[in-house]
Amino acid sequence: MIIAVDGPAASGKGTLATGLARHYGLPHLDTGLLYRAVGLAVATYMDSTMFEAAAIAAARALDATQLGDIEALTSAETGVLASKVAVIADVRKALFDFQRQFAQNPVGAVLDGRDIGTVICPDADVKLFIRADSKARMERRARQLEKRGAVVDRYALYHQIEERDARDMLNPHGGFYQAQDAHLLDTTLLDIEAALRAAIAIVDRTMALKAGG
Ligand SMILES: Nc1ncnc2c1ncn2[C@@H]1O[C@H](COP(=O)(O)OP(=O)(O)O)[C@@H](O)[C@H]1O
Ligand SMILES: Nc1ccn([C@@H]2O[C@H](COP(=O)(O)OP(=O)(O)O)[C@@H](O)[C@H]2O)c(=O)n1
Repeated sequence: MIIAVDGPAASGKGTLATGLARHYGLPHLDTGLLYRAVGLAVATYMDSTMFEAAAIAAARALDATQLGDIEALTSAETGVLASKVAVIADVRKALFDFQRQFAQNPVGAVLDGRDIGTVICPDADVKLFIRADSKARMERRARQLEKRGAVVDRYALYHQIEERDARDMLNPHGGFYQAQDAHLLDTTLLDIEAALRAAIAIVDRTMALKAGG
């Protein structure tokens, strides 16, 4: 079974994908980490004319060992860099095979990101599109960063998330939209447990319908 989980920044898709993977005993790939690793690798080229070429080279050379430094990868600054490399078509192309290969695991997989249900796994068995109110998402991300000791300017974080969402939604190579057969799950008023219960109910119902049950 392949489960695709897409949604905007800090909507809770990673948390849900992790919970679904545990519940169904499936491997999980947070595809945002791939873009973040490429962004981090070219951070020093940020204002250079070589940014695009460096990002394409970094995406082509990416390997799993670069996905270990979770603290650096998941910082807000790396998120911005990730969304800047994510608009480069050849970066997306270079990361496509890694994600497809992961999805082809014989036991199935859970992948979360922006374009899983639309581009990476258009034939996924179950597609979830997660949404949550912008302020709720900002507050969740702020608390997540504060737990790690970061000092967070909520006003700046709110605008950074809005800007990143806009860049992702307008990305002509991005595929970031709700697939026609995706189930919308709004987690604004749900805590983590309730959101996971709702996601499991959607997966079970969809699989039962597919099996003719
Ligand atoms: N339904 C929820 N209610 C409250 N907090 C949540 C919920 N879902 C996720 N979180 C928290 O919000 C933060 C961002 O969640 P995460 O899964 O990393 O989002 P995403 O992968 O969409 O960026 C994490 O600290 C997570 O524990
Ligand atoms: N499948 C994906 C995953 C991430 N991305 C890009 O990578 C950035 C970081 O993704 P992420 O999922 O780690 O970000 P959060 O939603 O966790 O904040 C996004 O803002 C997108 O620009 C993408 O384009 N396609």
